[in-house]
Amino acid sequence: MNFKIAVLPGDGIGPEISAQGVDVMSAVCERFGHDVEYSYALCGADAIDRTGDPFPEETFRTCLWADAVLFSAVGDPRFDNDPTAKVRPEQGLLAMRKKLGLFANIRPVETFDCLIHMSPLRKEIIEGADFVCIRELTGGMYFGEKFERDDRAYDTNAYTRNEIERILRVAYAYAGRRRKHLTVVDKANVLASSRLWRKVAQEMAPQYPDITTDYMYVDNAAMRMIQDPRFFDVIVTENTFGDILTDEGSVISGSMGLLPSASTGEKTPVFEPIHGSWPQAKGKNIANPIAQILSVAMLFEHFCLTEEGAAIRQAVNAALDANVRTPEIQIPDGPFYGTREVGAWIVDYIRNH
Ligand SMILES: NC(=O)c1ccc[n+]([C@@H]2O[C@H](COP(=O)([O-])OP(=O)(O)OC[C@H]3O[C@@H](n4cnc5c(N)ncnc54)[C@H](O)[C@@H]3O)[C@@H](O)[C@H]2O)c1
Ligand SMILES: CC(C)[C@H](C(=O)O)[C@@H](O)C(=O)O
Ligand SMILES: [Mg+2]
Repeated sequence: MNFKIAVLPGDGIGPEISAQGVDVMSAVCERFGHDVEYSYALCGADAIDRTGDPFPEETFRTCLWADAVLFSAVGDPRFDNDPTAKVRPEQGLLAMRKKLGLFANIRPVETFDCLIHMSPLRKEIIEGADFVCIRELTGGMYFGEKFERDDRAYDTNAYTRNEIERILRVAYAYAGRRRKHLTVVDKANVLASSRLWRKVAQEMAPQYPDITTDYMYVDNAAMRMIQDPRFFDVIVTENTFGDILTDEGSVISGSMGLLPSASTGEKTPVFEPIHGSWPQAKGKNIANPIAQILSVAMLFEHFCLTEEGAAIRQAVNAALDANVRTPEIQIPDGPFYGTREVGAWIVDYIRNH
């Protein structure tokens, strides 16, 4: 294949992990005989500083030109600590998702055998946990009507039947390819929008007789996820709940720096870690690049290039097994491997296996 990739490094640790993702992409393309062309574009605080816009028109055009976007992270303490700021880096990420129609965010949560003992959760609870959260990404509170004035503010959690149906179809397709168990997570005991989710899901469930559909309130799901994560196969949920539950899910895997995602829908798909720009780690060469690197694996798999994806996954597993890990998952008194060293080791492995 001849890949055209838009690279959006963003802010904080973004550029450091982005570089590792690009190197892995190039190594896989070289090994499997694909051509790849990159075009870099601005997003987030970096884009605000240079253009005043967190998602400039030129960045949008670059995304449309590309077959896939490799996105890293946006966000900056200057804005985090200023609730009055009118333009914010995160608006760039949201504009990208909305303008590209990326309504389905696929967030797999898996364990790595060699990291199981490092989780604050007991081994017998998390061993074998393997689920995927299908997060609706272009609706709900993130995009509903907002109001902010003086001492009153609100966000509207609006969903339409169409928005719910299309994300449920994605979720059922995943459940069909996996262990055939779909959990619809909502707050239907309180929220009108959740009641629409549950109604639509109940209407659709009979169309998928081989799949078990169950319904769970989000508060219960938050508990169940760390009490009994193996219960879950596919979770489908609205934008806000999916955001929160997947950060929680990262504790099962062992680090925020391990969870990739794919955002898909109408236009160019985006492959992005679930974590943020971790500003405190910027420039320190300590951010784990694996979430970004596994996002590249998801990119190849999106194009049905499963061997390419598997080569990346094998290299990541080998690095973790060999203790080639960034500090947050390194064993006590283990060697130091930074963002660059972990990335380079994985690239070498891909080249030589
Ligand atoms: N997709 C995105 O671009 C995205 C996602 C979440 C947060 N943000 C933004 O990022 C900024 C910081 O937010 P935050 O501190 O709440 O979340 P964060 O995900 O940036 O960091 C939270 C914690 O997760 C861990 N972590 C994150 N990335 C890691 C990595 N690669 N390797 C190892 N550990 C890692 C660190 O312990 C860190 O303290 C904010 O501006 C926020 O808006 C952006
Ligand atoms: C930065 C923010 C807008 C974003 C979200 O909430 O979607 C992030 O937390 C994520 O999970 O990708
Ligand atoms: Mg998040």
